[in-house]
Amino acid sequence: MALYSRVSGSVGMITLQNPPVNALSAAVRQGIVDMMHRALSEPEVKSVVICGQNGKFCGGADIREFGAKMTGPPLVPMVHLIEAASKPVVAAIEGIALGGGLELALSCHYRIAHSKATLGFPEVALGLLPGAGGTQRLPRLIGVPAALDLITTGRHVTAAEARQLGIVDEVTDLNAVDAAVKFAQSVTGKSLDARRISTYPCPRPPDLDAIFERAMQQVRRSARGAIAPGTCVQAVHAAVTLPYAKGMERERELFSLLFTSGQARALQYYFFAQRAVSRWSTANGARWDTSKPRPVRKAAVIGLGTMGRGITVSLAQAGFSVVAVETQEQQLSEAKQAVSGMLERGAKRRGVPLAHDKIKYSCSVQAVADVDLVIEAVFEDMALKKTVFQQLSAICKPGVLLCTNTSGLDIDELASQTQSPELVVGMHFFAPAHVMQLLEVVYGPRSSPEVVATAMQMGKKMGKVSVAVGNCRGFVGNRMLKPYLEQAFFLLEEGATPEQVDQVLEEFGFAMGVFKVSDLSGLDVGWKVRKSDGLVSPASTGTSARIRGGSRYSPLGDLLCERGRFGQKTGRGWYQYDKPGGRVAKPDPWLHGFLEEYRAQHGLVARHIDHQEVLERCLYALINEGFQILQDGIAAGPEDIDVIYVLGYGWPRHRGGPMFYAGQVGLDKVVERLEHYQQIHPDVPGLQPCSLLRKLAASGNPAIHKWREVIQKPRSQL
Ligand SMILES: CCCCCCCC(=O)CC(=O)SCCNC(=O)CCNC(=O)[C@H](O)C(C)(C)COP(=O)(O)OP(=O)(O)OC[C@H]1O[C@@H](n2cnc3c(N)ncnc32)[C@H](O)[C@@H]1OP(=O)(O)O
Ligand SMILES: NC(=O)C1=CN([C@@H]2O[C@H](COP(=O)(O)OP(=O)(O)OC[C@H]3O[C@@H](n4cnc5c(N)ncnc54)[C@H](O)[C@@H]3O)[C@@H](O)[C@H]2O)C=CC1
Repeated sequence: MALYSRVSGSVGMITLQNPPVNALSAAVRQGIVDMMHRALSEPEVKSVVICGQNGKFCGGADIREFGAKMTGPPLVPMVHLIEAASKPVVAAIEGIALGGGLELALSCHYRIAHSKATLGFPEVALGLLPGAGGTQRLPRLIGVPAALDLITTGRHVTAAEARQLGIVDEVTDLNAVDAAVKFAQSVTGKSLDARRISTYPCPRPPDLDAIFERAMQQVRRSARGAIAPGTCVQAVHAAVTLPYAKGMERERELFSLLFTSGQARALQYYFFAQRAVSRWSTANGARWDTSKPRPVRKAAVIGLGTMGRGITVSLAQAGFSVVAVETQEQQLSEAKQAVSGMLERGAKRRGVPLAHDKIKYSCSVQAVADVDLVIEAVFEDMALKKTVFQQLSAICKPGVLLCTNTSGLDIDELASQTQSPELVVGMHFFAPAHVMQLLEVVYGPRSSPEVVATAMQMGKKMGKVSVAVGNCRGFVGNRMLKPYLEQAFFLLEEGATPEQVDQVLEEFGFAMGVFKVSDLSGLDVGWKVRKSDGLVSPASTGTSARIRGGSRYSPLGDLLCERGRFGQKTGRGWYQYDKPGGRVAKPDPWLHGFLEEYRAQHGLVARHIDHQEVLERCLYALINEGFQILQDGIAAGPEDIDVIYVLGYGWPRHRGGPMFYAGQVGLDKVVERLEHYQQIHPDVPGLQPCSLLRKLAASGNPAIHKWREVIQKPRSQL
């Protein structure tokens, strides 16, 4: 709702009230309309201030209402009522003015912002455009290039930048509401003719066509199939080419197109999913709201290779004191140099405070004796990690959390090496650890609730989205990756090429197809894991070469590694590169010949594989594993899996995540297609739909937020 009060006798104050962000719910919109009429009808009131309760102006349309039937006054007539008012209306912007909140502010005649406020049009991230005149007013106010930048990227600007761009009239370090009241009094009685943005002509720079062409190219490059950014460009184009009223009509048309698209639904689901994962629960009943995190001031990182360096940077930037440990002087000095460079680049590019003084380097593990938490990031080798955990358990003070960055080893086995297994959890960061936003917090059967809570909170403080997951081989993300990769290999055996598979996945929206990603990460990484699992056989011919444990296996990746083709680092992998370390993947005729030879050797006849088969076999096998993970209780809900896949594995955000996507496709259809492929390729593992997927499909494809009701039934019933 909105409260009305009279300040200093002549200023009508309208205060938005809808915690937590004063979003424009039906009740708030109704309140604004009613209170505007009241302020305009009271003769003593000479001017109006609009502000938000609890230091937040407005977070925009109430996203919680998007799925429901629209009630209350629409936003567009509301902003027109404000702009057309005969008394000056001043927006007092504290905290945030986002989306519809900024549109509300732009309909006011003046805007006063607190210096700590942020403003922006984040609608594009929700698959929308600013649909209450934002695309028509902003270019009129700040010009086309700046408006295109803000609307197509959704980036938030500080009050200082907003002042520079001309979005706000004044910035204050003092109380913005008091400043707005004073301002409102000072403009009482002044003409408002020049203050109504909708009446401004839209600036037309001479190189207009080139500006729009560039903007379109830019969004095409970055959008990867998302339709909102390009539609935002079209809406701004309407502001330049049409009169205001016609531009508003066009904005409405384009908004409706986006609003009813599956992409907007997926992005809005994802918005709430990302917040839902912080309300974590574990399979043995620990929960976010009953588990208190422990204080952590000082942390240690053991092993300063690729991951340890990024983790050190991330910890220091978040304000933790860090003890960084390597075994040899030489490695330590290389790591020190690399970490310094990363900190400096962070400071230069993102304005993160330099944190060199937060880090102490050491070659001795004894240096961690007084820390509160340790993150181990040594080689992925169980024997080595066990030794390190035994050492840590002996050296660290009592009560210290011992965390491992392992990509998939058994947390419980590591915990059993220590005197306090309840203090052990996985903190699985993603490379590069100082950039990637995802953290899987892996709890073992013995991890204590407060230790899980501490790791979750540490992740948040480091700017990560932390997702709590159970302990199993590969946890959630890497476990689902296995069947996805396997299908891709099988498709090559059956006649596809890496280029064809990658193209299908990139058209779906992945930034890189599976083979390009493998080349980037290094094919030797998976090879080492397969070797230690006893999967890599010296016999590369005969039937046994393609069978492991009774199931079909593709040794293609192993064969490439045997030939020294490790991907980008060696200049050859699934693709060729101009030099070792090269980044531009080119199809490799050698690889095509090699595949032909391989098929001939194994009696495989290449067949035509279409787009649909590539997509369905790769994605549905991954999705099927996701359902198995839910069934096993490794992830608490589909949101956890979706957030992991979007933030850690490049799943296109506008498709919500693999579990949301499965729901959109229809779970019955996913089951039917998996069964279809299973029938045709009975030897291919990973295509048998799991019981939870079957059960959900049979119960009529329920909405994703209802899945938990089925999941929470005893597993024996699945
Ligand atoms: C047919 C209709 C025609 C309508 C035409 C209008 C077209 C439009 O112009 C449409 C819009 O306005 S779309 C909305 C634009 N606004 C946004 O995208 C802001 C989204 N929120 C944020 O960025 C951060 O929450 C924010 C920066 C605000 C705060 O971040 P924090 O990290 O401090 O906190 P969070 O954990 O993210 O959020 C706190 C709680 O607030 C909930 N929330 C945030 N924004 C909301 C919003 N706009 N509507 C409803 N709930 C919202 C958020 O879910 C979280 O809730 P809990 O998880 O329950 O605590
Ligand atoms: N590289 C990646 O993309 C990811 C790796 N991980 C996991 O992170 C861990 C580390 O991986 P990377 O950083 O890639 O390995 P890396 O090989 O780059 O670095 C490992 C570092 O540990 C050091 N080290 C070995 N034994 C040590 C000991 N006893 N004490 C102190 N330092 C020691 C080595 O000198 C080396 O610098 C592994 O468990 C890996 O599975 C997790 C996520 C992603």
